[in-house]
Amino acid sequence: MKLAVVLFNLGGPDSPEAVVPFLTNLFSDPLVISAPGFIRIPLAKFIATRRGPVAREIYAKIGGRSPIVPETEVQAKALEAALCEHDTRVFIAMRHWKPFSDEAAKKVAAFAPDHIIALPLYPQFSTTTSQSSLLEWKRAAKAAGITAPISEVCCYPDEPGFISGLADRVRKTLALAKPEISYRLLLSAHGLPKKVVKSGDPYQWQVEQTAAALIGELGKVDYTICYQSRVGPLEWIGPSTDAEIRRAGAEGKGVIVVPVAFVSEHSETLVELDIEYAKLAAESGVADYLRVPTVSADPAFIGGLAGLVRDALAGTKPKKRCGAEWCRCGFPAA
Ligand SMILES: C=CC1=C(C)c2cc3[nH]c(cc4nc(cc5[nH]c(cc1n2)c(C)c5CCC(=O)O)C(CCC(=O)O)=C4C)c(C)c3C=C
Ligand SMILES: [Fe+2]
Ligand SMILES: [Fe+2]
Repeated sequence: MKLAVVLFNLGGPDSPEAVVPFLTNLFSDPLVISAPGFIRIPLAKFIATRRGPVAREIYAKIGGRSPIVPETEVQAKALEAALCEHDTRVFIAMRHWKPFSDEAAKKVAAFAPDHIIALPLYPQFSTTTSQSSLLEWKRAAKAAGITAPISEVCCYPDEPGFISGLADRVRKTLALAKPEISYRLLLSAHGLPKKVVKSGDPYQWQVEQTAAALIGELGKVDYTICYQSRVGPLEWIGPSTDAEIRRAGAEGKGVIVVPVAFVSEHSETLVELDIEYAKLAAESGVADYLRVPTVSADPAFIGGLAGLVRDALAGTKPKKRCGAEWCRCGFPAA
């Protein structure tokens, strides 16, 4: 059987010149800014132009571009190898920069698969990320004349391979901890405006599912869940990662930051966590600051993704609850 798997992520600029157009795409998404098009599009251009210099500075610290596509390519190759029982090809579709869904859909159409699995690289479902990617993919697949059945993976906040890969990386980082310091794990996820969560988005609830599963595997540790990467004037869910770093510093603790919603390295890990928050930790009196790497192409994580593809192909319904009214994963509401 010819099997196509399409991996989705947000994307990132591939050059300094791409920063503003990338941001314009992001803020033009009606699932990110829910205003009518005649307001949203000019607003998106305005916000993107205003944020451009700050964002360009962020990407300048990692060579002027996001590594998200090369990172995803490594994951795609590993997943292709893990699904060797079929003639499998893994494709990549980024939501806000290249390669877009239209390009991926053309490649998938040329491969002419018997079945397609749409697999977001977001363990936790959000309308702003997974939902947006899946809708865009369906539009692009239709435009490319794809008629093969498409099965969607919604989310996998406590998928055992994901949790085991993450726990393994946490344990390796804990091995670097200094015995004289008392550490707190900061389970840090990308934040979301409060109003998105209030309207029923299950993302925060699913981040908590990930945290519970991870802590269940690690055993008794001092930890807190927190949220990073806030942009814009709206109120976002908290506590914020920077506030938790300051609190740990005031309490004389060391900090181990664990990215629980990113599965590859990009600006939010390499710049925000490794540069900006490491500096904040030093200024806040944090006794030691360590950061756990993302699961990337960890074999347990890739094995977990392969399992999700097999379940989707077999039509197996996931066991956990999603809670999102608009999600079609088949999970009953929480
Ligand atoms: C992990 C899940 C993510 C959620 C939920 C999310 C929501 C969300 N993001 C913004 C604004 C920005 N996000 C940016 C980058 C970015 N965000 C995620 C993930 C989630 N976003 C990823 C994987 C990335 C890619 C980073 C990279 O490739 O380098 C950016 C650009 C960077 C910056 O300017 O800081 C913005 C802006 C909003 C508004 C939002 C929910 C409403
Ligand atoms: Fe984001
Ligand atoms: Fe769901």
